[in-house]
Amino acid sequence: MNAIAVAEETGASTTYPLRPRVVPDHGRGDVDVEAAERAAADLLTALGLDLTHENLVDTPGRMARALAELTRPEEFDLTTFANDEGYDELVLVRDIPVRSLCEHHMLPFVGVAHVGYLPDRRILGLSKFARMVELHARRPQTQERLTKTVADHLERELRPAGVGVVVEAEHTCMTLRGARAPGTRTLTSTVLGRLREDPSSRAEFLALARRP
Ligand SMILES: Nc1nc2c(ncn2[C@@H]2O[C@H](COP(=O)(O)OP(=O)(O)OP(=O)(O)O)[C@@H](O)[C@H]2O)c(=O)[nH]1
Ligand SMILES: [Zn+2]
Repeated sequence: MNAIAVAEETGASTTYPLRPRVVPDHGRGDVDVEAAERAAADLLTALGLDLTHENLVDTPGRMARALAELTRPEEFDLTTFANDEGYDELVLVRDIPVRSLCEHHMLPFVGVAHVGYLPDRRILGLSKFARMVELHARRPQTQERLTKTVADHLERELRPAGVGVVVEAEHTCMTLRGARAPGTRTLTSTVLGRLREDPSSRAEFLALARRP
């Protein structure tokens, strides 16, 4: 049942848990931290590190737990309220922190997301935009998929008149290594509904979301 259906049954405001498993993705299973620790030890040894050194003894365990933390999304409650006043202008939450791992190198990409929507019958608790970004960021990702899945998920749960997501991030796989292009930032956007179809709404959203 989505937020709209729950609200219609239970009254003006509703809260229900959004579990990571509602997020479509590829190849997720349970995390086996002990197996990850053994694999991290093998990897670090293959890279020439001496894991008997006292400073490195616990490194495989730390590495496994850190990667598990970065790839295991947390459940949260999605709270929506009746849009009693019929508020129909843009709501935009800017500068939501983004921290994720690129699925190609398993190196971090970090930046900000700007998430906006045009309400219809329901409005969303403001903190839930940041939680929604975090839900989709805590997994090996591409920036494009992160941007689109946040927008699609909001559209599905909230049924707004329009939704838009802009993500701006630095990919350490191309700034610290490889192309070594420090200072490059990648911008992606997804706009749906009226924010996509109505040129002035779209322009307003993109102007506000892309303002440095
Ligand atoms: N489209 C997209 N590409 C990404 C993202 N994160 C990393 N990449 C790219 O994935 C590509 C992987 O390319 P490969 O040629 O297989 O990997 P590589 O040999 O390590 O390439 P270099 O990074 O160019 O050294 C690179 O161009 C990365 O910059 C992302 O979020 N979106
Ligand atoms: Zn990468």
